[in-house]
Amino acid sequence: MIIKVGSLNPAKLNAVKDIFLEAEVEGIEVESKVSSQPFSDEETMEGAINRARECAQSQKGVIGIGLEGGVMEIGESYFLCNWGALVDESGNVFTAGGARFPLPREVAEELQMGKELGDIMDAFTQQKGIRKKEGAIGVFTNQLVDRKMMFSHVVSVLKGLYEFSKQKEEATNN
Ligand SMILES: O=P(O)(O)OP(=O)(O)OP(=O)(O)OC[C@H]1O[C@@H](n2cnc3c(O)ncnc32)[C@H](O)[C@@H]1O
Ligand SMILES: [Mg+2]
Repeated sequence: MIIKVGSLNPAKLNAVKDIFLEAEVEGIEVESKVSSQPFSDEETMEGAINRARECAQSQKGVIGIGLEGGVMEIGESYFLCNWGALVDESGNVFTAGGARFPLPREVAEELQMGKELGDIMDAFTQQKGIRKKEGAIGVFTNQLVDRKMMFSHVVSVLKGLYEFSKQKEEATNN
């Protein structure tokens, strides 16, 4: 099984490798075709699907996976949201969402000013490339849940949805 992941971010690639142990996993650069900082569940999910589609179409017989981070509003708060999509060899699309949590007010204010969360987190932690390491979720959960773990959960759900559909298809064919 060959899986193309629509990102070169190690937090995303390693999440897929951890769940699809038996697969050959490769990251490729693709377009999310949404803004670099998505601002709703819909936009974030669309970014994940666009990435997965482009990956699946890049080579015959491969599975495409797209993972996208964004923010969405509930009441007065911005929540970090995460979406994943898997497009199988036949073009079927599976989607799954990940953990959400409210971002602190000072982070939300910077988002409103038009800054990207990745840049805000680097300034906040005085480190470079937080998005490729523990991510905002790692920082604000005191490192209990990092970005790779969070995306691994999304990828597990995608894998399960894909396997369930395969099984149903086989049962119908027999
Ligand atoms: O290279 P790609 O695959 O695009 O990886 P990315 O880190 O940019 O991730 P996304 O495009 O999916 O995320 C959209 C934006 O939200 C930021 N972001 C999302 N989740 C984050 C997290 O947990 N920590 C830091 N930044 C995050 C990210 O830096 C982008 O500015
Ligand atoms: Mg990005």
